[in-house]
Amino acid sequence: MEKGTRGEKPANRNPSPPNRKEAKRRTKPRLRQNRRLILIPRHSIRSQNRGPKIVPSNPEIVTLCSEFLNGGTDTTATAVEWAVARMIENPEIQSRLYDEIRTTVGEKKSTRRTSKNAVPKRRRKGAFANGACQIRGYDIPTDTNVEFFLPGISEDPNMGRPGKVRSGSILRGSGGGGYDGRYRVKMIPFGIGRRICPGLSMATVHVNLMLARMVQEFEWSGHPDNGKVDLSEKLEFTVVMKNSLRAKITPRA
Ligand code: HEM
Repeated sequence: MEKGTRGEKPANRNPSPPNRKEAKRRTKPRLRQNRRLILIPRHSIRSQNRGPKIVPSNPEIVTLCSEFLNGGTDTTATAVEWAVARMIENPEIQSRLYDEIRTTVGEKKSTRRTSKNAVPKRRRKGAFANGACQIRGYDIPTDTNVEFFLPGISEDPNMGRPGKVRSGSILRGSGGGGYDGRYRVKMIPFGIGRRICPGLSMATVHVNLMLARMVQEFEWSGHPDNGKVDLSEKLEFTVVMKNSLRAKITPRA
């Protein structure tokens, strides 16, 4: 016992972590008097006294939910459509993918295996200038919304062979730069840095699984009416196919 503290309970500098039941109780959503829904994540239990907690208001939570729904649906659907179109255009990539699925998970079983051919497309990437600055000689005032035109990077002939689909070209290790800007900024469909798409992992899993299942069950080829795939583009929220994909789908024998 420390000098001068006789009889008093010493301050507990390192309290033992709360037991599981207590931790669960403390992470349950609580409706406080101001009717805001407070979610206290587990990791903040120990740091509860380290400064103010930022609690989103109900309208902010609604905005976040709608942003996730809007940001996650068209993008993923468009990526799958483009990927199938590119596979029809490049049957050897589809065959390679099917072989890979067959050798790893079999012909009809549901698959957790991912494919390498998903090339999500989104053309513009935004940033906010939180202080006046200059970019390549242009004055950017504070709070300006700056948009980068991504094809300037991804379709630059100096960066490789744009337009040519090579599944390895977006992966690290076969001369590619990855697609999250971690190794090289060559193609950044999910943006880069602090505002990178928070749905990246979910989107790649979804796109990969969808493509894998679609190719596992069916062979995809050009529609008999036009044979070839029309790769014309139209700029909407994402770059969509100008004429929706039409394909011939044959069940795998
Ligand atoms: C293939 C699918 C997807 C693509 C190509 C994509 C692409 C992008 C891009 C380029 C950005 C802008 C990043 C920046 O400004 O630097 C972004 C932002 C965002 N994405 Fe995605 N995304 C996809 C799927 C998803 C999914 C599945 C979700 C949610 C479940 C999602 C949620 C968001 C949100 C909330 C933002 C705004 C982030 C912020 O402003 O800080 N995205 N996405």
